[in-house]
Amino acid sequence: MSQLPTLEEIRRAPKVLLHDHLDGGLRPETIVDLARETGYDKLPTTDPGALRTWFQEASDSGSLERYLETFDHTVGVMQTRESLVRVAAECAEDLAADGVVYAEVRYAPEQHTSAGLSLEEVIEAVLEGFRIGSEGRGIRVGTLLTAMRHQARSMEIAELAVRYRDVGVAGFDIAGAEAGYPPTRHLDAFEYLQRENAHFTIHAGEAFGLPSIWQAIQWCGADRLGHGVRIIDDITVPADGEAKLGRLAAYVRDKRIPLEMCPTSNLQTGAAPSIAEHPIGLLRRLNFRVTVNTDNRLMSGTTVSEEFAKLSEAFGYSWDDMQWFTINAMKSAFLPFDERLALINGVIKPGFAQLKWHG
Ligand SMILES: O=c1[nH]cnc2c1ncn2[C@@H]1O[C@H](CO)[C@@H](O)[C@H]1O
Ligand SMILES: [Zn+2]
Repeated sequence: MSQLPTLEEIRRAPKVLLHDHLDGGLRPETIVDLARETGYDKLPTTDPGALRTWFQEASDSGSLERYLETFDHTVGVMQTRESLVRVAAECAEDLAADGVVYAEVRYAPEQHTSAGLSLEEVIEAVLEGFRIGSEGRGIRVGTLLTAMRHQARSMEIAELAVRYRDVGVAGFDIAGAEAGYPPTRHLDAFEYLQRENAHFTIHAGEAFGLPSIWQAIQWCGADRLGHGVRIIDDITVPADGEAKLGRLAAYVRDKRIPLEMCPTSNLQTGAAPSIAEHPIGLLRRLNFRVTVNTDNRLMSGTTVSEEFAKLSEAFGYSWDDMQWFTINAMKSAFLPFDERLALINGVIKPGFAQLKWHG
């Protein structure tokens, strides 16, 4: 098939999503409902269509800090057990409808306790929502517990990630403003997770450069990098010659460290100038372990399928490229090896073969 896959076709392909925030993917209608039910009165508008536009425009500031301010409203309506169950169930439904077969969805439990829920109650509500929303939809959803990097609760959250690891929590993450909050601030939590043989990813190399990536990998021992786009600062491409990798970039590629790339989100926070100039093009050519993700579907007005469609348009990606990204993601999941293999051979490869040969 020489033609590029269309958005409709991409929707039917089996996809894997490793970087998606629960509080960045709510349906605008649900935000309005939950605000009414829980008495949250700070929404900029209660018209769902206008609210959808507001989130996208407010997130388009070119600054991560400003981008993160929009989460006040989603987190604001996610403070009760019922709202967390509903948001998680709808998240699973929406991802399944987009053709996602395996997802790891993250959120910060510490941000959902202001109406009195305990951290455990938050975690259990989200797990229940994912169980309800996934049932019978051909999708499997694990959660990642995030600690906020400007706060000081990472050890507590890491302990919960270990405690709930056999019942749906796949790993741990840190997120929030990057500049001024290096990953080593949370070194005790990462060392604890390593001693417990637990998995974690770190948002690094998005709003801050190589030192953040270096710390995440060499001090903290991250299994994966959230974004990691700034790794291109350690690669030089002469006009006529071969790309040259610095030591850190070479390490990331040699060790097959997965990069959870989120192209549209990077445009909004200023981490990349355009899709066509996004580092994903070069990193894919150089065979880094690149994966394609949404970050925040509401703020970016996107889906995994739409991210792939934009990349296909900008870089001419074919079904083979898409399958490569998808298998990269499945290989990088925080799921036991045999289960990853079963999904690759039993679901992903047959799904792409069907689309490639029969459309
Ligand atoms: O791209 C990002 N970079 C850093 N932090 C983020 C990003 N997207 C969302 N969050 C932060 O993660 C929290 C838990 O889900 C969100 O509330 C938001 O503050
Ligand atoms: Zn993120």
